Amino acid sequence: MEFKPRRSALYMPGANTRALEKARTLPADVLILDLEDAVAPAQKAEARANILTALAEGGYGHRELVVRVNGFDTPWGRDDIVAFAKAPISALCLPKVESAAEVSAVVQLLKQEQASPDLKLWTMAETPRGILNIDEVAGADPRMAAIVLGTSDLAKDLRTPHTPERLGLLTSLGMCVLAARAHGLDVFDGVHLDLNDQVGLEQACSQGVELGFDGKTLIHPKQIEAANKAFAPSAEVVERAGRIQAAWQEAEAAGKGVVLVDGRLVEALHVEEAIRILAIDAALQQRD
Ligand SMILES: CC(C)(COP(=O)(O)OP(=O)(O)OC[C@H]1O[C@@H](n2cnc3c(N)ncnc32)[C@H](O)[C@@H]1OP(=O)(O)O)[C@@H](O)C(=O)NCCC(=O)NCCSC(=O)C[C@H](O)C(=O)O
Ligand SMILES: [Mg+2]
Repeated sequence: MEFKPRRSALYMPGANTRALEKARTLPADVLILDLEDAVAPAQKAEARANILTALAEGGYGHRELVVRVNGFDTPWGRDDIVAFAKAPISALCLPKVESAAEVSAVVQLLKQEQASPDLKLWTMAETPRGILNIDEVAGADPRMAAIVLGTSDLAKDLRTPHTPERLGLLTSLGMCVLAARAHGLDVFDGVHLDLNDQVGLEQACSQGVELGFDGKTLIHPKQIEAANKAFAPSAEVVERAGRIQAAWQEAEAAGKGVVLVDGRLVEALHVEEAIRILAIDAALQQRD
């Protein structure tokens, strides 16, 4: 199994060519090239062309590229999917998904377009119905690779205010993490809207880590560092993971099924997590 660092996922409007250019130098793990809400209807076609040009020019290095298309039920959704079905990207991000049937319709279109099986789907969980159906959406198709929280749309629909504690969102956040883990997907927390609130951003990142998210979606380059720091395994965690793996190998060689590390019981499940942490750390070290 491949573990990719996905600490930070920066949205950038496809209509903003400066942002598409600047992204080549930014330390985000994922770039979400947006055709949906950040692009006005009159600019949709231009934004699509800008993104295709930027992808053809390349230069994004290790950054994972994802295109957020418009909803399938909008005038642009189908054409967006066709335009990017064979593009050099990791995934299409589908907004406001509420059912497995919506995922299947996109999968069918990708099949018609002979898209590579490596082109994955990320779905946005950002409506009450989408949250209630997140289990079926997450398990809809083998192309599914990640769930992305759309906390702006969701907060509006739930009529819950944006507060530091995010109490009104906690049930939805937890349900998405559960569904992601049940189906072996990654899961991204929503955006922090106040660009001048660095302390609040750091708190939201810590809360996201605690809730089990793999990374956070972002709207401005100045938010990347906080997410990269919070969602990376700390040096202490990596060091302990290394000791767990080594102790386990020794125990296995001696025919034992359990072992103690720092006086704490280690079983196969801890080793699994240690291997994931070491793989993420190795990928980050290689990048640096
Ligand atoms: C919010 C912004 C409009 C601010 O843009 P700007 O005024 O240009 O900011 P700065 O002058 O501070 O920018 C400094 C430099 O950084 C570049 N920049 C800014 N933002 C980005 C970006 N997102 N990606 C790449 N580069 C960026 C500027 O070009 C400046 O560069 P330089 O020329 O070298 O000085 C803007 O940040 C923005 O548009 N952000 C993205 C907004 C967006 O995508 N929103 C939609 C996604 S959020 C969402 O919908 C989530 C979900 O659906 C939900 O419901 O929750
Ligand atoms: Mg949204």
